[in-house]
Amino acid sequence: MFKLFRELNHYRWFIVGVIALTIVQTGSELFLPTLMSDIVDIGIVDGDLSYIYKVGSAMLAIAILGAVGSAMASYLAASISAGFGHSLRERTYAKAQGLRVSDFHRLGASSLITRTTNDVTQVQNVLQMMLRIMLMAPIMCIGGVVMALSQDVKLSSVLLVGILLLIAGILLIMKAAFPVFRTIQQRVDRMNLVIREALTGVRVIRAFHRLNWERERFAESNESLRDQSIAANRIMSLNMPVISMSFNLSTILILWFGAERVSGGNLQVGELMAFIQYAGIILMSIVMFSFLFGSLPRAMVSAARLNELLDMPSEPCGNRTEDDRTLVDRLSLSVEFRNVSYRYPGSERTVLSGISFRANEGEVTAIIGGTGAGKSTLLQMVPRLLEPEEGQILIGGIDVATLPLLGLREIIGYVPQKAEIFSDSIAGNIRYGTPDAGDEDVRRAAEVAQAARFIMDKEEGFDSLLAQRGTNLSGGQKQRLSIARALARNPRIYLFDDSFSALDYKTDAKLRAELRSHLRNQARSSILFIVAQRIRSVIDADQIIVLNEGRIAAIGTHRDLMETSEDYREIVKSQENGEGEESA
Ligand SMILES: Nc1ncnc2c1ncn2[C@@H]1O[C@H](COP(=O)(O)OP(=O)(O)OP(=O)(O)O)[C@@H](O)[C@H]1O
Repeated sequence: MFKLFRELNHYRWFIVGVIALTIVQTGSELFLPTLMSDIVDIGIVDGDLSYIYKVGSAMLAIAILGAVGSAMASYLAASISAGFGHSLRERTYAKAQGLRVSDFHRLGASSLITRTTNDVTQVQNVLQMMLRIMLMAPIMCIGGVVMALSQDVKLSSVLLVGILLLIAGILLIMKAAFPVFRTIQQRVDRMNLVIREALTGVRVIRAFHRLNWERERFAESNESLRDQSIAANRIMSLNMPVISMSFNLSTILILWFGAERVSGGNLQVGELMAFIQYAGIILMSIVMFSFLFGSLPRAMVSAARLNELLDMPSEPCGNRTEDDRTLVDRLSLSVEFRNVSYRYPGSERTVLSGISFRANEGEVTAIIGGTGAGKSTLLQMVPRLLEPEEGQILIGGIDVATLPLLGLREIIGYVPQKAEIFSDSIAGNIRYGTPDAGDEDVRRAAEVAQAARFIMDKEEGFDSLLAQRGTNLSGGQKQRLSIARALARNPRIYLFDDSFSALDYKTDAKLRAELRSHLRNQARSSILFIVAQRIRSVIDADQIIVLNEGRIAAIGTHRDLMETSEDYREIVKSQENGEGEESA
């Protein structure tokens, strides 16, 4: 957690302010019992009323000063921790966004949300507590001990018993609570996951009558969170008994031995009263520590989770420089896979093995194969969304791992299998990868993607606002916008991951024809990768890669493959029989 607190350097002057105000507050609290002792032993015993008024007024002034110091210190501590929470959330969010795609999948979106929100709040709250207690409690404790010693050294030794008892109890409680708090954070992750799935999949859940099942799933995760919270509270509930036992034991011991010292003439009554107050201050400071320690285990678990995330490697996410783009842009255009293998982190199975092929400028490379054959995985390796475990991917003969990442992505137009739509206007969505694209570029991209018609049918055309995740669009419309987004970039490498699957046959054919003529008219030629299920979508490709369980089963043109590849012929046959084509 202290690693996270390095950020506090920015707030050093505020922290100095909290320290100064806390000293004022605790100083006043430590001074008051001595003044009270003087009122009893001098003012009351001697019947000196003017002394009582004088010291009483001083006590009132000091108490007001302490109260003002306390309020201002609390305000400053709250401001520091809010500012710290704000910048920690910003760092966590930026890291979550910049994670390598494989790490993103491994941690999961739900856990990343919990870390960015709940975990940051835990650390922020404990910081606020620490700023107040970490300083106030030791000053009160040490000041209390010094003042108690100044009243009566011998009597002070009896206090030690209570203090040791309290410290031992708190340490034992912390040790037991730590693993339970770790489990609580995991349960919060799980509950976020369940809620997320239940809310985003609402249509399927209702259509399949799974509402009750989802409710049960939520109830289960909610109950398990409740059970862990109860377990944690059970442990933490020992805190107060340990504190009050130590407090009461100390008071009894002080009165027991103090009474003897008063009757022996070694201590005055006022001094004994002040001593009891100092004992209260010392134990109170330890109570404050225990509150802090009560919150520490959970915050430490959160801090560990945040550090785990913040220490992960991230992709560069700043602005790409002109040099990056020029460097990659200048490369001669070819994409080559050399003996590439890949396995998802944490998975036993190799998804791609020994993939080697070359795609040249102006060519269309189609990838076809059964579900789970590794087509999407292969495609995601070109923009380095996934990095090969073995082998190399070369663009213009240069290993992509050595190219500037942002420059590399700048020349790629990637259309993922599942179209991503952002809550923005239609034009905003098409311009997403090219913010400076002009209206004409946006319109042209929409036309080639066969999206212009449905866009113009909308009342506000390109300015129509789209709902979150594009829920007010059909699957095919989302795909077409996603294709238009890639086209608007005028990239040199197109990656279409099953991007025509939701289009009817006529639109699919028209889109591919428009795409071909658009690419022919471009100033510079490009390379196209098309992952598809339909033979018709790939039939005129320059080379078709048939992928079977992560390996290349065959490679060639449609005509070659019809002669040489049994796997390919089988796919063609299944679609001729209507299995693939009709369902598509
Ligand atoms: N994030 C992931 N973690 C672990 N395994 C994964 C992950 N994503 C995909 N896989 C596995 O990798 C294999 C290849 O998946 P991929 O998505 O590349 O297949 P595909 O050929 O594109 O399939 P489809 O045609 O159904 O989209 C599958 O067995 C899949 O279960």
